[in-house]
Amino acid sequence: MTAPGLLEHITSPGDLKVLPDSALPELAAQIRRRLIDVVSRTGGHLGPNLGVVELTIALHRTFDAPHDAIIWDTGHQSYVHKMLTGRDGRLGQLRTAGGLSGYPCRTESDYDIVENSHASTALSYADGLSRGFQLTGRGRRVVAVVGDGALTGGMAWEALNNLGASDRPVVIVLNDNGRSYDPTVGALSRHLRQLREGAACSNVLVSLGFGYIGPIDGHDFKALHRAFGRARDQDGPVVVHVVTRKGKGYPPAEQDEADRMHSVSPARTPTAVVPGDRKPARSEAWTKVFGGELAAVGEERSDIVAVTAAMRLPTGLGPFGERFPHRIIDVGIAEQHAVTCAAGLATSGLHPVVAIYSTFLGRAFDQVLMDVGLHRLPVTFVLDRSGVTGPDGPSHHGIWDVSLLRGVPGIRIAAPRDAIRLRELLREALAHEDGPTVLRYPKGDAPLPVGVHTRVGPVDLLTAHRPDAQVLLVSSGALATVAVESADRLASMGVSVTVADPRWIHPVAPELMSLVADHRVVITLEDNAIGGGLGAALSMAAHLEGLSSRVIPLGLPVEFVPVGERATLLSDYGLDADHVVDTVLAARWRRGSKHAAPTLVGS
Ligand SMILES: Cc1ncc(C[n+]2csc(CCOP(=O)(O)OP(=O)(O)O)c2C)c(N)n1
Ligand SMILES: CC(=O)[C@@H](O)[C@H](O)COP(=O)(O)O
Ligand SMILES: [Mg+2]
Repeated sequence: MTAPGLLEHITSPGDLKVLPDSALPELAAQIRRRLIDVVSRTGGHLGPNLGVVELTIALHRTFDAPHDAIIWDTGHQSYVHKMLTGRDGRLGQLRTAGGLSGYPCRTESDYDIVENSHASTALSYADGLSRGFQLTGRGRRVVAVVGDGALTGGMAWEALNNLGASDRPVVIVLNDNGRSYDPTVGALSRHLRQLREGAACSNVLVSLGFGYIGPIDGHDFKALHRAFGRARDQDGPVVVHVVTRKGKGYPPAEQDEADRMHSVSPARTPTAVVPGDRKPARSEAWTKVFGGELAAVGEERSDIVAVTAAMRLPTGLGPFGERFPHRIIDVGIAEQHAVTCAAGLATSGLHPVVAIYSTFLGRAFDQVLMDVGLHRLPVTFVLDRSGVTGPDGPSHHGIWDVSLLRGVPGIRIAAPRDAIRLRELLREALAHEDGPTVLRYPKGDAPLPVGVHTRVGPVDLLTAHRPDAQVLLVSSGALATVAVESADRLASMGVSVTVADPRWIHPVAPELMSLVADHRVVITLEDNAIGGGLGAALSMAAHLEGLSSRVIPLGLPVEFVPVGERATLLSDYGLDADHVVDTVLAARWRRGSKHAAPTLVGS
């Protein structure tokens, strides 16, 4: 008999603390049912959250949040924490604009501290917070929940080095489910397995100065309460090694060989069908196109090796890895190491491909600059999730890569506009041996192919370059579809526009500058922060060349872009045909223009 809804009566950890132990298994069952029901609709991190139901309940019954600071490393496993801190009613709006963030969010709740969804930061926060509480005399405890995957990140060990030498009462809950997406790699994973199995071995955490409690069954409330109670009462830093199952309680997740349903998407829309086509014109996922082409190149060239930071499948390296198991390297969630390891691979005469989400490469900028760029090494970075991604919110949009990477001497950056160009540009990048190359493309499906009118050097003209055209649209990557649509609309108004896709957006090609010089108004479209992207580059080049062309950069502002759907956010920030057309008309008919404004067709 199912007890009346326990979950709906929990509005804070206080309500949780008064429940009898006997009610906890039913509460856990209700939380699991709700997670499966909601997340299968909204999309999100189902597997990780199913794995921390008992852990989260026991944490909030043992510690006194928000007075005690509970930090969730990466934060993707914080849905249960949100359900138990008064936000269960909003779970249906998970990962939607204006809804509930898929990560901790300070504006949502005082119980949330770290919003950044980049892994391996929690222990550094714990070190800083605990030092601050000690210095300011506030007797607040710090609890950091860190996954075994996040513990493969270098920052975690920088923090452990500091925490282990301290006497501060920091509780580290090591949530060990043996996986990131894939099974967690490396010596640490082997060591944790030894600890889980009670092997006779020294404990590296104890050697670093931590108390160690474990291994604990992370789904056994009695064991959890006993362990967390002991940790709470310890003086110095302590690690509670909790062993959990990712996807626990939902067999399709528990048995999911790929990644235990680490991140599930809401139902996908059917493939796009172009009117009049006999067969549906298939749009292809960018990731899949890349993965297939890399495997094909791998057949042709034995010097190609792939490097991933614990995201083999999400970055599309599955096919390459299956075909060439000895030429794929998973370094764990360790992007800095991934890049400099790739520098080593390149120095050995290979051509490494580092496949990584745009937002995560930011963490390894120094390694790109100094370990790859300074040595002009042939490393190709393939940045998936570049530009606005969507439901993962501010710390996942890949909108800084162009601005950061343009500062690396000798680097070349390409932005394919569709699957055909991705295949083409990947091969061009892999053929470039005199320094680093970058390909960047967004999350989701590549647009239907956008054909070439004329190739001018490396630049594709997507429309004719008519002598009377006063306006040049320069689009980066997938925004070519917006540029072409805008040009079509303007043509129907009698405004002729030239559309160019540079393909290689950095450095700026001389042929592109010639096109700029031929047009009075140049509008750039980029899915990147305009502070340092294509628009900024063209503006500066035009100025330095003394051109009279007026460059108007359209792109993302230097802001943290919120949670939302990619198409909606792009439109919100003016990266759609409506705004481009308005911008052209406004710029073209600016004071001093020798042309009368056109009659708007069909207005
Ligand atoms: C710097 C960084 N790299 C990659 C990711 C992508 N990512 C999100 S969760 C995850 C796996 C985390 O594994 P673990 O810490 O063990 O947590 P679990 O999902 O197993 O609970 C990865 C690689 C990230 N968020 N941050
Ligand atoms: C938490 C994290 O960083 C990843 O799991 C991320 O959410 C995956 O993003 P995609 O869903 O776009 O692959
Ligand atoms: Mg894990």
